[in-house]
Amino acid sequence: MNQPLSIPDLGANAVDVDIRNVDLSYGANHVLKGINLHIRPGEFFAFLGPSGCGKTTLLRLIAGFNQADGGEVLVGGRDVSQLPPWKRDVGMVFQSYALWPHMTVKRNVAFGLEERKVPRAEIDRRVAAALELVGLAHLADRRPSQLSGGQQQRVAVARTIAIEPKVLLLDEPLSNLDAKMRVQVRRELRDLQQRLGLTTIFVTHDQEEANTICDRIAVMNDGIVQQVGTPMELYEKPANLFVANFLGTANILPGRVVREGGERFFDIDGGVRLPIPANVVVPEGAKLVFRPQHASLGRDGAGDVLLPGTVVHSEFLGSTLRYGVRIGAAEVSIDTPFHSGESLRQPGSPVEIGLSLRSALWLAA
Ligand SMILES: Nc1ncnc2c1ncn2[C@@H]1O[C@H](COP(=O)(O)OP(=O)(O)OP(=O)(O)O)[C@@H](O)[C@H]1O
Repeated sequence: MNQPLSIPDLGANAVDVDIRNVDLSYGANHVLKGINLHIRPGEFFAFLGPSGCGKTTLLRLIAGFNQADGGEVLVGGRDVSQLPPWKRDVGMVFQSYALWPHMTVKRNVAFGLEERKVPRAEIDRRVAAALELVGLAHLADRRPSQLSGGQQQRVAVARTIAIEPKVLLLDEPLSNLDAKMRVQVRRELRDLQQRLGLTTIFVTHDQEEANTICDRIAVMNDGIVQQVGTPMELYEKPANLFVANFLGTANILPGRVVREGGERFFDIDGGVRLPIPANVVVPEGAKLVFRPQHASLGRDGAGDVLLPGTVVHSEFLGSTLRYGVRIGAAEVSIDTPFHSGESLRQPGSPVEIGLSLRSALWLAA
């Protein structure tokens, strides 16, 4: 009776997940196109991308609910590609939570263990430990309908943890919660994952969710991994226009490189010319990309080139002023700090944009 309430060794024996050349089609729909990913032991990893890009399909494939047409999935170095879900050492929390409405919280958490014919005393110990971990021990005798959405989500997590998986898979676990709960529950999930040290894969289409709780993110689009990195790496060094656009606000100036008198210029569509510094490499077909904070209005900022533009709209956001400015044929967003007494520049006003070319990126599709 006096055993400590803990799930033993989940993090101590954390394993990696290796996805090798995974391909999957539904009929003519090529959903996963040669996915290669390595998720490190104990990592909180996100699959992030727009609706329909294949994230859930990939997660279900790791869980064993989908079969790949080609490639392998290794969990802790063991090829599990041909194994059924219950032999893979992974646990999945479904978007819908899939709780049994007629069972108490305790019985919901115990259910998977009973199915696995775990001895009664061991079930009791693990259920108590899992509920303790998610902070629901005091609600063990309630039914799901008597819980808030966030509490139901925690029951779903407890039920999965109780089976002591080596990898935890979370399919959009916050999508059924309102905005305020989402922020609270995502912190709880991060905290729980840190305490357990359990390798965790999280599917989301919400960049803020991925950025705030995950160690690394694979950005996916159209069945292809576009880039893998920490949230900051992806924001600061996006590999292409898709990643730049998907993570944070990106200003994109289309144009073309021209050479004159031994110098290179970038002619922004709409007739604005910009010198390209000698040491800057501009890939074929690239566009000039910069974040709102990497440009300033007027000559005072850190910009090393000045571009002529026209204010299209302006907003007071408290600590910052946000301007929409037309440059050539493109419209960009510029944030400047608000100084007391300053007034907003009105639409139609001509402005000069100081752009830091050192912080700007040249990105192709
Ligand atoms: N069982 C299925 N049978 C046929 N097509 C499917 C099936 N499951 C998914 N698809 C298709 O595969 C593609 C990828 O779906 P998937 O659910 O993996 O996307 P997702 O990135 O998780 O999107 P969402 O965020 O909307 O869930 C979509 O075109 C979808 O219509």
